[in-house]
Amino acid sequence: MVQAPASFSALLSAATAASRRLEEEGVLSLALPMGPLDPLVALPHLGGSGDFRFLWDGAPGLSIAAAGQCNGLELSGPRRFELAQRFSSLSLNRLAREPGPCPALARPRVLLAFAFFESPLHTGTGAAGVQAVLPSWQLSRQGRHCWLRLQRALGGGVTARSMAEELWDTRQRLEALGGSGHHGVGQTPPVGIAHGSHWQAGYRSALDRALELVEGGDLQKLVLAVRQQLVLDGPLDPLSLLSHLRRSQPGSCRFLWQRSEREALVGASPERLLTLRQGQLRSDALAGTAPLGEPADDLLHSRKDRHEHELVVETITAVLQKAGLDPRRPRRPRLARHGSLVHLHTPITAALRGQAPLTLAEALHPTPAVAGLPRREAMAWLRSLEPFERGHYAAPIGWIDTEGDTDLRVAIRSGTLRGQQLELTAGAGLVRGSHPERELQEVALKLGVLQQQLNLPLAAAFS
Ligand SMILES: C=C(O[C@@H]1C=C(C(=O)O)C=C[C@H]1O)C(=O)O
Repeated sequence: MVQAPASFSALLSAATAASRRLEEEGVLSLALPMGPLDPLVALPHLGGSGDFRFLWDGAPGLSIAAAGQCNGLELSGPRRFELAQRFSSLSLNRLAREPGPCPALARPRVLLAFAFFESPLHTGTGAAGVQAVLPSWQLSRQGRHCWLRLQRALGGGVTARSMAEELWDTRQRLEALGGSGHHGVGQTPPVGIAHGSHWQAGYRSALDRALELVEGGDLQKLVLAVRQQLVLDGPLDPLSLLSHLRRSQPGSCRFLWQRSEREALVGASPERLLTLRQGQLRSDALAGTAPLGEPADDLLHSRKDRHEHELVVETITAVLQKAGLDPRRPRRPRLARHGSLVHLHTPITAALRGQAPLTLAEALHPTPAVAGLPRREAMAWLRSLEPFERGHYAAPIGWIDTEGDTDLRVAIRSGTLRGQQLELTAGAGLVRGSHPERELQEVALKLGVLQQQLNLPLAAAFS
């Protein structure tokens, strides 16, 4: 049982003791347990408006709300994984924390959002190669357990006492919220689509070229994506989108990454790039798609889908072996349902041998489920055939904690909201034998599912 400060004076003496160990410019990190509160409900009450906001909603598993930036890193280039690892390790190791053990749930975390490519095509546009944030506030919950954590650099009026007071008062305010039955994330009236871009013609010509490449043997696989721009007829609150996603995508991990009020990345990822927990790694091979309702056996027995899937399993396995691990996998894929789509799924597991989390993430990203094979050639073709920046689409998003436990999901089934503009991206894997009509249908289906899961009316002309 973890001993948590039961009174304000106990919290204050723990804070003062921890702050004495700090060198100049050090960050103090204080945590308190609290009554169970849904992080989605707590999020708007954690930071000031315009602040960084993050939500990780794996409920009924772990969920996290975070707000404010205590420390951050944003950069592009070939060393992004290595530098993000260094930033995470330094930020987390240097924290002065309350004495005593800390349950895994309450550990401080660095939050991470990568872009698909290491750098945007044109400097100054698009998402940076990586954004990493040590948040000021972190509320984490699993089942009935819930912890609130505050992190600030001491100095300039911030003292151990002021932080202890801020944490104590905020916990009280949040607990009152939980007990009031007022849940803040309202059921806002659904908005409509005022205008949607037509992506079909552009996709068709890129698709024909991509099929030539896989048929001609230049590539084994290419995951070509399309982007649809929607203009909505009213404002859309990312938090109400998230509460809808929780109901429509229960088996996924819902996420929000919001650097400013102007832009929010929202989605529900069905795919783990890498989860590290207590020395065990898990990665998901997820490829091969059918709409819910088709006979399940069709997908399991489709040679094209099984081949497409096996390429992903083999690549992930080979990457992990090269990293010195001994990966295990079930012999056959199973079916995984995500909303109204069904995928072939193979979980791959391994015991860790001291590898740094982001070194493994770098080796795995992007898998052939979202890029292609061979990787380098496929990435170059994506740059030339897709007429848009992928940004965060299909890139790793998640967190790393003080013990190296890590969860990174692949940011597919996602959209970027800028005011009343919503940008949706979806892709489908092409291999030898793929039919253009079927692939067109598959991306249309995925875009339609995205609209549906975001609670937008399905407009036939746009889907
Ligand atoms: C690329 C996407 O999904 C990926 C591609 C799949 C496929 O080609 O069958 C299935 C699941 C995902 O790994 C997407 O949803 O945009």
